[in-house]
Amino acid sequence: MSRALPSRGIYTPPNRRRQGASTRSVPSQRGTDTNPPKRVTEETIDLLGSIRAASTSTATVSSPHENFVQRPKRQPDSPINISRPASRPVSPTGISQTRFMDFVDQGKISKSLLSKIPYEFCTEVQAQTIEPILSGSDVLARAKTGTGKTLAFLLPAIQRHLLEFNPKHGRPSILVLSPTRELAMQIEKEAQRVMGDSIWKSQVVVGGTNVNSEVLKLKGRCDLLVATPGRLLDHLQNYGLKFEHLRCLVLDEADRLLDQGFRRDLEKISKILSGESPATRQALLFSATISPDVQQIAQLYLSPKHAFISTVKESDDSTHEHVAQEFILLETEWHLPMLAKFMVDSTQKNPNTKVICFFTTARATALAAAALGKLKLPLPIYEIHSRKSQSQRTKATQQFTEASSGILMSSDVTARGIDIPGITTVIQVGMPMNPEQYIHRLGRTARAGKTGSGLLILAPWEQRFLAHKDLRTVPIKEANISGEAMTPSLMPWRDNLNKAMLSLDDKTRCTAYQAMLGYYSGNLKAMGLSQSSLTLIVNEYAKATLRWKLDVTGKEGLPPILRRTAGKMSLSTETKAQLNLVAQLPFTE
Ligand SMILES: Nc1ncnc2c1ncn2[C@@H]1O[C@H](COP(=O)(O)OP(=O)(O)OP(=O)(O)O)[C@@H](O)[C@H]1O
Repeated sequence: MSRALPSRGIYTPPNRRRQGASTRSVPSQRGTDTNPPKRVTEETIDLLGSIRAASTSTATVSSPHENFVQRPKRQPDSPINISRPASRPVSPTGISQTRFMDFVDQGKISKSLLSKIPYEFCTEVQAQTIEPILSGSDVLARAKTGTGKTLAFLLPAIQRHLLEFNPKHGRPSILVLSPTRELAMQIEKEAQRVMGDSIWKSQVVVGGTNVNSEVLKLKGRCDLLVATPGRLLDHLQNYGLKFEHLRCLVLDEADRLLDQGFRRDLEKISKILSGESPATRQALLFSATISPDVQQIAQLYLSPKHAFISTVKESDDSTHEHVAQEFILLETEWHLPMLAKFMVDSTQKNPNTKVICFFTTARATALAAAALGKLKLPLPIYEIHSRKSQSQRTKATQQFTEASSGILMSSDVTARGIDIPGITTVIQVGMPMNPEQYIHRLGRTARAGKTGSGLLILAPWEQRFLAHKDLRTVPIKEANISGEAMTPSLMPWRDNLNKAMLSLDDKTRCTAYQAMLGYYSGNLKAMGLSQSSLTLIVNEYAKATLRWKLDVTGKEGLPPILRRTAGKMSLSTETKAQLNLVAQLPFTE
């Protein structure tokens, strides 16, 4: 705990704080059992209290907007840019003055569809996108998280391509792509609700489920299909799915779908679709974050005359003003103890505490759920990540959605689009992959005008993330309590967690260690770390957090890593020498 951490209690403008935060840090000496942190203060007792206090005080400090950096202006040849109409003021919750009924009165939306909408007023993004979509324009839309983008594309697409065009064939007229299975299922559920008991039918195809039963279902009526890219490609290439009648393609979370992870699948899908469906197909791309790079790639999917609709002002950031966002710098070994304490303290204050806690990897999520699950904590723990079967994932989502309180330990599978009611806080443990991911994860709270808070827990060696240029406009401020001041109150929790760690199986701890090395070695530049300093950090994590064979010293005391796995991480020979490389693991992965 030797690092000097920024001072508490004094408000520092975000830009200055971040300059401080950007200072490259050297991994500090971890506190050990024999070397506990020295100071105990009263403030250590209650982090959530400090978060709340900070959230109320935000209104009294100078506007964070004064630190906003101007975004580049639109290029003269870019598409039609629809800005917020000055005559229609918008409430701070993002609800516009446009009524859904206004569209019915103008004969643009049918009464039968209106009866399925449980709201009187459109959100801002709905007010601005419904009309261009109804008129057939391609649309690229950016609006903050939780502002009703799903209905903004579903409602006009269903009106135009199903109710008005009235196709008789029963094959997909609308295709919606989503980057995650959970989001795909959620969108399809919403589509089903909007279509009600009409003749129009929706279906969903996602990975991790039985493909043959999907094939069978697709033989029935399907006017609107929601899919994840990999499974859709499987249906197109191997199971004869055809899109001869496709009239509308929607990319939800478009920037994620167009980034490296999905780009190849998307290109293949697009190639197959362009050979099959009419050239006049409408394209709708929606997301809360659309960087200039993505906007560039998006042109491939959009007509040159598409409408670019952004309800986020150029000087604004992509998060909500009413979400208090804080970060705390805390050595890794204290992260889980802090979560345990957080769960106890916050439940005492609010029995309906409902938290999503994001981790860097699926293995880190599994480890946290297993270790915290060993403690007697007042909040039920749910767990979701890619190492769970799809039926376990669906069950966890459903149970957490229905629960009035609880904590969902999650990897990024629920980072985007997932709409779970009543989330009071989003906690992010460890550096998110990029600022966009931070924004989308945070967006799981404070949806549809509700309030919420966000807490980012970083190790000191991850603090460079806070200096990322794309976070410049995001008003995340340091928690009122420093990590150093907090650690004494976490000691009892760490003792309990140490015991819990020792009772976990080798596989859970070992794979968390491997995953940590894999995740951070792919992000060295972002942290300003060398491979060998990262290896020291990860090895320290094995000892201080995972309690890996503490009685054994040296290389043999480290969790084993498959030589093959280390090979994929492009580690130097020097780095590999710091690891315990093996040809075979003592358990099956
Ligand atoms: N007009 C409206 N008035 C009030 N609430 C609405 C309205 N339209 C949608 N909602 C509700 O707002 C919540 C968020 O909607 P939705 O999931 O579509 O947001 P989103 O913008 O797609 O979020 P994300 O960026 O996280 O994907 C949902 O619970 C939805 O039912």
